[in-house]
Amino acid sequence: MIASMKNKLIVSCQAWPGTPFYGDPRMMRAMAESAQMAHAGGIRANGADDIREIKKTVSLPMIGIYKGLDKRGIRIITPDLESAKKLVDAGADIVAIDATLDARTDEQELLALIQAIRTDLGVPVMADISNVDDALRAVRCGADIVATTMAGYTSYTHKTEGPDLDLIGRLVQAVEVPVIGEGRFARPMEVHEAIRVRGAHSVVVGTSITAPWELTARFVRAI
Ligand SMILES: CC(=O)N[C@H](C=O)[C@@H](O)[C@H](O)[C@H](O)COP(=O)(O)O
Repeated sequence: MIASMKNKLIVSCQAWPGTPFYGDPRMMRAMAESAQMAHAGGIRANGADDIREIKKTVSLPMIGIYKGLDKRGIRIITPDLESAKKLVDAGADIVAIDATLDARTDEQELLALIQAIRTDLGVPVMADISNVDDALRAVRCGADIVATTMAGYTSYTHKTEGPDLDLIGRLVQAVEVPVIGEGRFARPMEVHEAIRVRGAHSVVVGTSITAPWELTARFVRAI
């Protein structure tokens, strides 16, 4: 499953509250079908309803996330085993979790969650990290993939204007597991650089493919 995504584009199909696509899983199914038509190599989707709907017509590997609250009431990607199980039951082939120090300060808790997803649910874990230290900790805990999803979104990282390509290069040197680039990819050349120059296994693009209101706003801002 992970090997099949090598050198491929993964499209993040997520509907956000307050946008026209929210509330009807068929919307994200259409996005995922569009990605499949264009020969993307995988889908990342949020929540059991969207995953179940997308799986009806899209055969690409599915990375599932659940944007929910943890027990402190903080918004976090896939807070616990229960939310991970819902994703796998709906058809997720891989579960992504927030593996940053901000979200999971206790390494033992991170270890327990990763191990439970891998052994109890039987799927690989993609660790969404923000820097090399997060990645090393996630790999120690058994993560199968690390992704730069959270770079620039933790209290201890700086948000680069585009994707954090330097971080991708450093991760490739630092860990043995596949490194996926994710976050703020806006141009095809950035995806090319991440994979062909920096050594990323694959790249996830969300906003710049599946958020037409943001794409429209970029043109409007240019006038
Ligand atoms: C930080 C966080 O919560 N990222 C989320 C993770 O699933 C999504 O909001 C992003 O859209 C996704 O990572 C893809 O990135 P971009 O939309 O920049 O291409």
